[in-house]
Amino acid sequence: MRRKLIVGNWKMNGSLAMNAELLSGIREGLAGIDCDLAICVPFPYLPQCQAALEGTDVALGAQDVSAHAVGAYTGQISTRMLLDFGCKYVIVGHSERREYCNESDELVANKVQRALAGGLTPIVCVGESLYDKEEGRTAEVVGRQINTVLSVLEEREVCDIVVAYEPVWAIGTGKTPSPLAVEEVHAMLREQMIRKNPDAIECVRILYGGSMKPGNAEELLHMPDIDGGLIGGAALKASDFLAIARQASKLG
Ligand SMILES: O=C(CO)COP(=O)(O)O
Repeated sequence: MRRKLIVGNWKMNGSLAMNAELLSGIREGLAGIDCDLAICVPFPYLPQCQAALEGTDVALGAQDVSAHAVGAYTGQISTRMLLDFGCKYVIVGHSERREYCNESDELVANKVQRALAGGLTPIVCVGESLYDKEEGRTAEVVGRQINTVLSVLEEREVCDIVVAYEPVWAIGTGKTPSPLAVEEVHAMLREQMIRKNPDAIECVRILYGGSMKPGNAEELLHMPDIDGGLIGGAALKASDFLAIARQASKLG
């Protein structure tokens, strides 16, 4: 059975003071939670979050990583630097980076390779735009995004990634696809990964992201191929983040 994983993506939010409150709220509410938990925070706050999460099972992650190992890449952050601050995860290919930073499928694939080589677990984001959805192209777009990543991975590496399906039109909008519609995409994604490595049936977790809240998490997390959530807005409130984690815990 795949263990559920709930990841908070703080995006470009927070301050030292706000984070301190959020982190202590998370720490205080962890009792009884029995799923994997992580938060992916802005780079400057990694040391603060690392210190605040010490002694808990909440893992730390970043929201992007360079495709390069080291050197003259002004403004970029390497896997080595993220490891220095205790990161386990890194989000790669979030739709906000694909859109605002022009990240291509190929660059995303290179970053996934670099993250794996550096010992981090990439959370690989895929998802269709509203236009793609309305044109009936969800499977094509999401299939292309995941296959570009799979094409650069060794068979064994498939088990070292986490995938997040985030329909762009559901992010921050309060709109979510039906659990069955999400399940259909997740099953398709798993099928693609199984083709590369049959173990993906068990070893790869596929998260859903896009307006996941305490009110809709349970019905989504109930689906057989929805292994957790990548949470934006609701991860900025400790009580909401923990409520989602508690629902995941009930489901294994
Ligand atoms: O983009 C997301 C997580 O990466 C989802 O954001 P929201 O939960 O705010 O819709």
